[in-house]
Amino acid sequence: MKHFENVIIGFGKAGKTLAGSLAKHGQEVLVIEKDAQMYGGTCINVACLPTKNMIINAQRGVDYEKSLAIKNQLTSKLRNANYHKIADLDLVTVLNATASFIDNQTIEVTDESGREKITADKFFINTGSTPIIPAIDGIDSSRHVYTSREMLDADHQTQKLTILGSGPIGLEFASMYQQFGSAVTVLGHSDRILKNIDENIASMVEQDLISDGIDLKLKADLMQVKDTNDGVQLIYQQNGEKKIVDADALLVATGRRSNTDGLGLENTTIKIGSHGEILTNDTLQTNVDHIWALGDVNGGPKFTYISLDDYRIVNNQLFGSKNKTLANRPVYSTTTFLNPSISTIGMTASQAALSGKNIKVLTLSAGAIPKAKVIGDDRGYLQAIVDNDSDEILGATIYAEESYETINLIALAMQTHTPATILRDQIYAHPTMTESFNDLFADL
Ligand SMILES: Cc1cc2nc3c(=O)[nH]c(=O)nc-3n(C[C@H](O)[C@H](O)[C@H](O)COP(=O)(O)OP(=O)(O)OC[C@H]3O[C@@H](n4cnc5c(N)ncnc54)[C@H](O)[C@@H]3O)c2cc1C
Ligand SMILES: NC(=O)c1ccc[n+]([C@@H]2O[C@H](COP(=O)([O-])OP(=O)(O)OC[C@H]3O[C@@H](n4cnc5c(N)ncnc54)[C@H](O)[C@@H]3O)[C@@H](O)[C@H]2O)c1
Repeated sequence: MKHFENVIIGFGKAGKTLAGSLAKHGQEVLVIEKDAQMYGGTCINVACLPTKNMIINAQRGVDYEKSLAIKNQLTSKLRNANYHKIADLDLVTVLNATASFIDNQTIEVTDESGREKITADKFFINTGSTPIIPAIDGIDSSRHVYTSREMLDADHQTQKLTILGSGPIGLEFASMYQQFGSAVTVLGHSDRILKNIDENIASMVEQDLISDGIDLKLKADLMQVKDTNDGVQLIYQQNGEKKIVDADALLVATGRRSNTDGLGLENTTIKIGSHGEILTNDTLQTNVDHIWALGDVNGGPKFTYISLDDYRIVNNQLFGSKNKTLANRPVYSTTTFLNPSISTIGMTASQAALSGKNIKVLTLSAGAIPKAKVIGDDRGYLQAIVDNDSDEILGATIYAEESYETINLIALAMQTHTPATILRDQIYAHPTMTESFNDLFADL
């Protein structure tokens, strides 16, 4: 039986970064990845980078087929570079096989050539997440139902697309397909989109999606999926009424769950939470001392930068000062890449109002920002919540062009307890979206 100092299961963001660090510290590592098309993980192959590349090309007016080719070229290059960055290290072995625990100390790896048992001093689980497919009549047997991964690989543009779910995946695909010129319907079962922002801003985004031509149907419950000769018929209920929408395809974007499928956790004593996530302590160690869980699989926020921060926590425990934990994770923002993008961090105005703090809510229309006019899209709204006693920023939502960049400056100010008055008085390059902070914070 082969033995390694370290085994990493899954070539995701946390896993690949940790593999590099372990090797740098003179330790041997086996990285096991079950899918050779996934070297480098979900983000670079089938999620963040390919979706944003397709979204940008759709916005630039590049047609679907050309955008698909550009995307495939990009992911192929990234996958190759990611593979070699790790596999070429002297102390690292990359194995293309599926790993499954047979007890707390041993895994079995399976590939076309057979099965092999492997033991290790330490195991790091980085197996990501997988789409949740709701139990809806006909959804499993339909030939026209897709997940985001399959949709991103579709050879031809779906002309009439219905999307189930109005979270980030659903809305980003809706915006992308609408810009490619498809007819897009979104069925969402809640009464509003984007629960992590204030209702007034969510409703502005809804209005903009609708005015772009997206048919946004909220409070809609999909009851049945029926294949037709050339597509799919979707029977749903809205306001107590039974309705039908026809489409060429249905994209299911109703959330993701920790991916522990086939991992053999039932053969171990590793504890699992109520949503199937691997439970860990504040330093991402499971209840089995020599096994850690990093990234989406541990049930934390499902973002690439959080997987990277999970790596930082484990790395700091292994080789650093041991003071980095989930409890002292820096504040972080989230962006949904719509047109314009919407980014948010910290408290919403309604959360701040309930916090008992002495707050001020500052707002600015994106139409007042010269750079928005230069870009040619001045839709949107900026809102910041500031603590009146300290002038510190408690939260912000930026619905405007380039918000995915400007929000990072707010994050830095929040993390370093920099008062908003500094952002108000800063001299910014012109014309930039960031200079809007001169005006947003002017009333302090
Ligand atoms: C469509 C989409 C768009 C997204 N956009 C963004 C975005 O813009 N920004 C952002 O920050 N986040 C985004 N995310 C979320 C982000 O992609 C994930 O949070 C992140 O990729 C998770 O990384 P990870 O390190 O947990 O593991 P992953 O990168 O998911 O890696 C897990 C790997 O483990 C492998 N594996 C699984 N089981 C086994 C096994 N038993 N044996 C061997 N290998 C195994 C898998 O094949 C996979 O390669 C998006 C997600 C999706 C689906
Ligand atoms: N830009 C980004 O950073 C980005 C982009 C895409 C995905 N992601 C990550 O991937 C995760 C998964 O994304 P997601 O959009 O699939 O999940 P999500 O959980 O964020 O949203 C799913 C949406 O589907 C709705 N829903 C659930 N069941 C439904 C049903 N039966 N019918 C209709 N609607 C239903 C939910 O109410 C929710 O609004 C995100 O939470 C995020 O962490 C990030």
